Amino acid sequence: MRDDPVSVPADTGSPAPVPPDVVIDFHGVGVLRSGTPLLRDVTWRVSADERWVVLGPNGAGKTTLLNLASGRLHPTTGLVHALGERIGRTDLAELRTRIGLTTAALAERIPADERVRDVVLTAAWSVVGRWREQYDEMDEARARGLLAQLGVLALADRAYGTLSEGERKRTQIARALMTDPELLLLDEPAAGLDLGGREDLVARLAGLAHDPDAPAMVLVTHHVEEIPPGFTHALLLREGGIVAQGPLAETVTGEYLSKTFGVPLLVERSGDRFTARAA
Ligand SMILES: Nc1ncnc2c1ncn2[C@@H]1O[C@H](COP(=O)(O)OP(=O)(O)OP(=O)(O)O)[C@@H](O)[C@H]1O
Repeated sequence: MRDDPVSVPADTGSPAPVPPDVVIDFHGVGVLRSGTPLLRDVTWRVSADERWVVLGPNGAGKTTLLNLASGRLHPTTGLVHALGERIGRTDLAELRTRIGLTTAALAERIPADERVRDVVLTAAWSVVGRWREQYDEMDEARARGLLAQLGVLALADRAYGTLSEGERKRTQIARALMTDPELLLLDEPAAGLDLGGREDLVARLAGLAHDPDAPAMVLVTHHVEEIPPGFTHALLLREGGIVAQGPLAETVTGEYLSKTFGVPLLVERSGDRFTARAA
């Protein structure tokens, strides 16, 4: 089963020149649905060596942002480029193999009886649910390597539906990495995990973030505690607009987080981890 893009006319303005090391480029991007702006005037750039966290309350537009960056949604206004391709003007099937994505919506489409190794392997064909596709030994070896990297190789022959939430999340990330993407987009990867599961996942994402061969990454979350060490930048969204963006140390602050979440918050940094609580 392939994903179908939500088709909305894109802006017809001429494309802005995007430097070659930029993997995501949003210029004045807006998304309008039923007269409501889901995103407003978002201008944002991600370079290949950066790891971004996108923070914001429920409904801020974070998933909409990832859907644009992955080509699953077209902007109502403005320009979106991903990996140098203009969204709305490019072959999405080709682009999708270059972008790894995990979202709750994609995860729901994984059949419960699918073997864990096949959940990862089938990403090579951008499908969920193994049927008659042929995979070579290199694909099999890559899938095993990724399952090992995410700590779930021992579960390779289990049915996906029998995994714990944490094991599923790690399997989904292994699947997103299967095509050796140039960009990895993770929508709330730690949602629903217990403390141990969250810390395990944060440590694995920190490992990826520190790996110079790993793709550029954008991770969406509600919680500063889930920012993995090695992440470099943050984008803070509220009601579809940008509150702040830039290097982590300058953006993940009490002042900006309070504006973003609409409550007074104290943010503390301990080493390379953050915590937040009501002020
Ligand atoms: N097709 C649509 N039509 C109308 N409104 C929509 C549509 N899709 C999303 N929305 C609304 O747009 C807003 C932004 O949604 P989005 O999923 O991007 O937010 P989010 O920041 O990811 O939220 P959450 O943290 O709850 O997942 C929400 O208020 C949502 O209800």
